[in-house]
Order: sequence, then structure tokens, then C-alpha cells
Amino acid sequence: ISAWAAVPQGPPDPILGITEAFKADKDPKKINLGVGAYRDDNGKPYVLPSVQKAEDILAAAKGDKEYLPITGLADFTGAAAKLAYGADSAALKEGRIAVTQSISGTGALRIGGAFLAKHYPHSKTIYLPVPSWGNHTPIFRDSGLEVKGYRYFDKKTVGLDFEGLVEDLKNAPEKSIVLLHACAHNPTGVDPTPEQWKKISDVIQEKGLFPFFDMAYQGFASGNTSRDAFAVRYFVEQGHQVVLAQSFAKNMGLYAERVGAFSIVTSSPEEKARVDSQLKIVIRPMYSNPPIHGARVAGTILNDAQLYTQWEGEVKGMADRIIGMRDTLYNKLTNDYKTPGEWGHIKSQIGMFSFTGLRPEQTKALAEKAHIYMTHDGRISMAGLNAHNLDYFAESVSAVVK
Ligand SMILES: Cc1ncc(COP(=O)(O)O)c(CN[C@@](C)(CC(=O)O)C(=O)O)c1O
Repeated sequence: ISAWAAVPQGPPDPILGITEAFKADKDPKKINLGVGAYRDDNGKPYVLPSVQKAEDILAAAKGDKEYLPITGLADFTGAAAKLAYGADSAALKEGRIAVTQSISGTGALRIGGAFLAKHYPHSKTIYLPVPSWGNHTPIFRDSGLEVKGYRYFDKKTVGLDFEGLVEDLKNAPEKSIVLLHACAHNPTGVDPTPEQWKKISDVIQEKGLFPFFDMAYQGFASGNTSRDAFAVRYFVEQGHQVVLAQSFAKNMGLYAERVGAFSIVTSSPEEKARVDSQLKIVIRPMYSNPPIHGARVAGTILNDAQLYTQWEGEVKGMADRIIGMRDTLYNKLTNDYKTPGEWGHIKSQIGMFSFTGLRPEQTKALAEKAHIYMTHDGRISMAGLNAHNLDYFAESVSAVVK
């Protein structure tokens, strides 16, 4: 019999499977609010003009296709670290931060999981916020870490369960690893305030916990790359030895180019060199070395003052469009359609997503009856909404909630 006779049918991915269902739907009114990919006000994908300019520069340069080093394009990784930690970061200036290019944010998380599983000398348990990005659990489980959760979202207030979060971190075993979304928490869109971040830093310091930051939306949350990096920079200033996964999929619109970076704050240049050598040993058997094109695009933008400024304006433009959508949607739901229930969270949440509070049977009805697609947990990608489909969306939500 066939070697694969026993292979079972697996379930569709909770996020990417939504796009498959959307594509299969032929209704012209259909709306895809599943995958967190930016769309402009005409519902079209957006190639940032700064990215287009970088592409033109690269095309003219006619670069070769030689292998990159295992840790990738140094011009890109150096600039990515500077973007995250800040140009004036002491850790950066002292040469204490080991950085490698990664296959976008997912790859950075996977390198981090594998490195910690192999070299972190304490508890191999990682605590994820509840809820978190769906792919976090399989990434860290497949890396060989034990995955547990800490309270994060409060259904009653549709906000942060700060007391629960602090209590769970205080009760976690000493030196456990804690995954923190640096900004624009996925799927809830709920972020700690700067004051709450300071308290979280104290608790993590007190318990000797290990902070693993996932920053997949720097600049995309508030529109300001420095503000969105507050938590990462504060933790490093407080002396935490963080590790950080960065993605340039959303804030540069480089989704399919798979551009990311993984970095580790160490205690000295000598220690950084040893960590670098072990990052290479983890990566070489994984995929050997990363794709060059996306890193050249991102590096060109980050290393050119004028392109960098242009890019920051474009990221702010994307963030502002989403923030505008939040206000308009709130007004439509409450004023135009008198939708029962509280909808203030649509406005107070931040980043790509809004955690609507719609229940699975309601999200199912919206897909089947209104051809509106979102993840089962009621997360909507705000970027999927625009002036042309917002009214239909609000009307449909209102009908399904009544
Ligand atoms: C918190 C978080 N970390 C990492 C990633 C990894 O993205 P990358 O590998 O493409 O860089 C995502 C993307 N999450 C998306 C936007 C897409 C996805 O699920 O793959 C989402 O819809 O949640 C994310 O939301």
C-alpha cells in the first residue's frame, strides 16, 4: 500500500484558511477581513512608493546573486537593529547585540525558539499571552519548548487583564521565558500603556523571567516607529537581556519577500561573538542562508536618510488610514445602525486588528450569509475595510448582533 495511506486530512490554518474560503466565494459583495495584510482605500494591496524607489535603485545596480552569509545581509541586519533598539542604544553602541536576518517574522520566532531550546540554561517553558497569534504555539512547540499561557485579554472589559497578567507572571516558575507583543497585539489590538509596561518590566526583573519580544508591526501601530518600540527600548535600558523577532512584512509591505530579523542582547562583544557563532550553527541546517532581494530592498530604505524619511511617512499613512477606519466604523455601528452593545473597543484598540467580540456562530453567519470573512475568534483586519464596503459591513454586523 502507499506510504501515505495513514496521512490524515489536517484542518485549514485558522488565519490563512480564511483567505482560501474568501477566494472560493464568488459573491461580488464578499469582504476578506482575515489575514492581516494592508489594503488601500480601494481594497487593493499597497506597494509602498519608497519600496518601489528602492526596487528601481536595485534594478539599476544589477547586483549579483551570490550566497549571503548564514546570518544574512549585514547592511540590512545592522539597520534593522538600529530601527528596533534606537540609534542611541548603549547595547548597540557597545557591540553587544547579535543579529541575524530571518525568513520574515515567523522565521525570526523559529530561530529564537530553536536557539533558546538549545542554549537557554533555565526553564524551557515559554508563556504566551492568552490569546496570542495562532502560529506562536506551533512555532515554539516545534522548536522544542513547552508552551503555557498568561492571562492577557479581559472579555468583560474587552481590554487588558492587567491584574491577571501580573499575577500569572508572578506565579510563573523562576526564569521562565515570556513572549511579549511589542506593539499592536495580535489578535486583540490591546496594548499595555507605558506605565503598565514599566510594571511588567519590574515583575519580570523580580522573577528573573526572560523576555522574548515579537515586534511584527513597528510603526504600523501608532504611526511612529520610536513610540512603537517603547517597550523593547525600555526593557533593554532597564538591563533585561531581551531577544527580539522583527518582521518587515507589514510595515514595509514586504509580505511575500519574507524580510525579518532575530536579535539577542548579550553582556559583551566577546559574548556576542560566541552567540553569533551558535546562531549560525542553528540556522545552517534550517535553511542555510536567507533570500537576498527583500533584505536589499529593506536595507536600501533603512540606510538612505531620504528614503527612510519617506518610508516613515508612508507607514504613518497606513496607520492613519486604519485609525480613521476605526472611528468611522464606530460611528456607523452606533449612530447609523444603532447596533446593540458596546463598541468603544473598536476605537481604543490599536494596529492591524480589531477584536470585535463577535462570537463564532456570528462570524460563521457573517461568512455564510453576508460573505464577510474573519477569523473564528472575531478578529477583523481593519485594513480590509474601506469607504466602499464599510457601510455593508456595519449593516451586516448589526443584523447578526440583533
Ligand atoms: C504577532 C505576529 N508575529 C509574527 C507574524 C509573522 O509574520 P511574517 O512571518 O509574515 O513576518 C505575524 C503575522 N500575522 C499575520 C499578519 C499573517 C499570518 O498570520 O501569517 C496575521 O494575519 O495574523 C504576527 O501577527
